[in-house]
Amino acid sequence: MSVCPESGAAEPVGYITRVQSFSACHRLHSLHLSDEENRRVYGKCNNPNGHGHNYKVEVTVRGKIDRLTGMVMNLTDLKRCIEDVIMTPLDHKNLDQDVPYFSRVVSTTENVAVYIWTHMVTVLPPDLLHEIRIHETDKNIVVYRGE
Ligand SMILES: Nc1nc2c(c(=O)[nH]1)N=C([C@H](O)[C@H](O)COP(=O)(O)OP(=O)(O)OP(=O)(O)O)CN2
Ligand SMILES: [Zn+2]
Repeated sequence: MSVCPESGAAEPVGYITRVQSFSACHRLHSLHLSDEENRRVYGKCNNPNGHGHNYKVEVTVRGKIDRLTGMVMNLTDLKRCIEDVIMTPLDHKNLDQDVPYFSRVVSTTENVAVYIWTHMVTVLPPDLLHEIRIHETDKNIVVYRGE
């Protein structure tokens, strides 16, 4: 908990998370590797037919809990940001073909997390975004904190 330098009042810091699922297909294939290297590195995920995931994304923001509103930020506003940054561009899309960012960047879940972070910081208030956590499958989870 931090203290307001003017009033001396406690300013607790909170973390709030909204979860959003989206469905998309992709193929792991790097432009920087030969076809043979791509097959070796990515295995079945390099299959030209591609494959799909039901991704689950957790978007966490961190900030002071406003004394007047009792909120770090309004979750309804966070929901709108998620709609614009995740659902509109990514849901029911072929990541590699429909999202220009992934025409040259391999669509690993790490890079999907970087994509979401990079766009989310442009629509959120400054310094609020804390973490993007993506469940690619029940077993595979990626975390990105803008580092
Ligand atoms: N570092 C990364 N490694 C892999 C990624 C990734 O994004 N980052 N992605 C894949 C594939 O896209 C693939 O979809 C993984 O699926 P799969 O191996 O089928 O998933 P599970 O491990 O959960 O499945 P089980 O077979 O049930 O264990 C691969 N690597
Ligand atoms: Zn995959």
